[in-house]
Amino acid sequence: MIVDERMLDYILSLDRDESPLVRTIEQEAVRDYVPIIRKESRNLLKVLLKIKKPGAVLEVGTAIGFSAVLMAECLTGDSHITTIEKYEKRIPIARRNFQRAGMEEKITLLEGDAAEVMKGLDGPYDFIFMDAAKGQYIRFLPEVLRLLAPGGLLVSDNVLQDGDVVESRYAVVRRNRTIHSRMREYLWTLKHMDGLETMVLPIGDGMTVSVKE
Ligand SMILES: C[S@@+](CC[C@H](N)C(=O)[O-])C[C@H]1O[C@@H](n2cnc3c(N)ncnc32)[C@H](O)[C@@H]1O
Ligand SMILES: [Mg+2]
Repeated sequence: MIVDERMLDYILSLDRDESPLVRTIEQEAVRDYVPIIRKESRNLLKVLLKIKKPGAVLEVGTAIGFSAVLMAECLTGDSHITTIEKYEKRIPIARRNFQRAGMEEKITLLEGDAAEVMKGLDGPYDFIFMDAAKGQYIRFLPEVLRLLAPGGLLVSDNVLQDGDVVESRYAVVRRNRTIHSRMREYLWTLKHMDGLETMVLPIGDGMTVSVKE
């Protein structure tokens, strides 16, 4: 059975409220047109984090730190999040949000292009959340897989998002209505890679969960 919009509204209405700070950051992201993880995808992320209980988390694509704070709230003990962002305007806002959350110790923000930054990391990470520029996931994959611990989870967001940009004027972006061509390549690669088991989930605009054997 296909989940239609009314059913999705009902499912989301069952959710408990998120923390006041998470709600505030969400409102600020919406106000400033900052893309953040969709509500229905957040649930999966939270459940996976609570099952996996990762010691080390890596996020590719911080934006203003919404998902990093959300994830940090799911972690216990000494676990730590490293998150990477290259957009200079968003970095100070993310840092401020980590301060507001009292999580400057728990979350480390690394600045720069993720492909370059990851080359300087050793890992291993038990949990990697991929949520940067959709056309670049395939470029990030070799480093991401190097950094992922055996038994580690790779969660990738927005993998079924509408396709390539065919027209872009100011804030109006028109995309063709098939899955992004680089994302098709990414999905195919995940599905056919030895030592990786991947499930594609039609949640939000698509998520994958991969486990490294
Ligand atoms: C969808 S937003 C991240 C949302 C965030 N994870 C959340 O849910 O709150 C994607 C972010 O990735 C950043 N980004 C895109 N390409 C990047 C790259 N090559 N290296 C680092 N950051 C990148 C963008 O600047 C943007 O802020
Ligand atoms: Mg996303």
